[in-house]
Amino acid sequence: MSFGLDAVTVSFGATRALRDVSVEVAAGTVVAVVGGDGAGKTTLLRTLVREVAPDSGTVSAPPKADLGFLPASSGSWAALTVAQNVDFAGGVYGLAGPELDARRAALLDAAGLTDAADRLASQLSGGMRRKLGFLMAIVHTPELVVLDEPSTGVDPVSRVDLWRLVSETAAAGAAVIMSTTYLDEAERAGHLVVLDDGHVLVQGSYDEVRAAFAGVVTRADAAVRPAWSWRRGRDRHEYWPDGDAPAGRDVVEPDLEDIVIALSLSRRADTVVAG
Ligand SMILES: Nc1ncnc2c1ncn2[C@@H]1O[C@H](COP(=O)(O)OP(=O)(O)OP(=O)(O)O)[C@@H](O)[C@H]1O
Repeated sequence: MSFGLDAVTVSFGATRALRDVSVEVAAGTVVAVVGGDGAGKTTLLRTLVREVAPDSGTVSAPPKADLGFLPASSGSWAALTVAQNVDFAGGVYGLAGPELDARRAALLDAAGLTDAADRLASQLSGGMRRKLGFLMAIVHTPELVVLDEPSTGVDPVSRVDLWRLVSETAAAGAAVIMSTTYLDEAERAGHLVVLDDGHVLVQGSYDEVRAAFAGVVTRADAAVRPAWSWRRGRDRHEYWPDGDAPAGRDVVEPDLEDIVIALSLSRRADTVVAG
């Protein structure tokens, strides 16, 4: 079973948020959507869960009962306890009695939230709250799980927990798509979608994305062409789309962060040239 978008374009007034975007989310896999602010990540996910209607193109998603969505906002109710939040979400999907008890216990255990079951959601750390929101999105074992930045603002230890929960959900058979601003996290997904200004710049496995990357990235204290450079730690990295870096420059093996920035710079330069 697979879900996704085919040639989808979405506009908000004069703003084109998605342009001819096609993405497939297969059962048992995790698709990571990455891109800068305003790239269209949230719009892609909201279109998939049918909160946003496309101008054109086709959306393929299961009915609501088989869909789990964690929105960018918290996804839980501050005035309810952890257990009450899970029960409320389960109740919406018709879970009750011993079935709900067993599901709640298993989910809280997997997320390390058993000891926090009776705490109000308002008293949880940001990371715990995102984990709770995630549990509420998957309580009914949906076929398609859609997560909008599940780990943003979450500390590194909780991020590892969240990533494990996401992987386990896919391993159990769900099709999972998530947006993230953490590129090290995205590198681990089976399939990556890199968005910029509503366009898919590149997609595929991390190996495929690396193999498709043309040009050279160099490292130095200062850039030759500042508009084609970005800071990485103490260095500046610089992109040479045609591979014509000056002799003697230190060439680096680009990681996903380098690739995303380089492709975005390249697309913007093309847009300027094309007027
Ligand atoms: N409801 C809306 N009304 C008007 N414009 C919108 C709406 N939602 C998104 N946009 C615009 O569409 C574009 C894509 O936004 P979107 O939120 O999908 O990007 P994003 O990649 O999720 O960014 P961020 O990480 O900053 O949330 C932006 O230009 C944004 O301003």
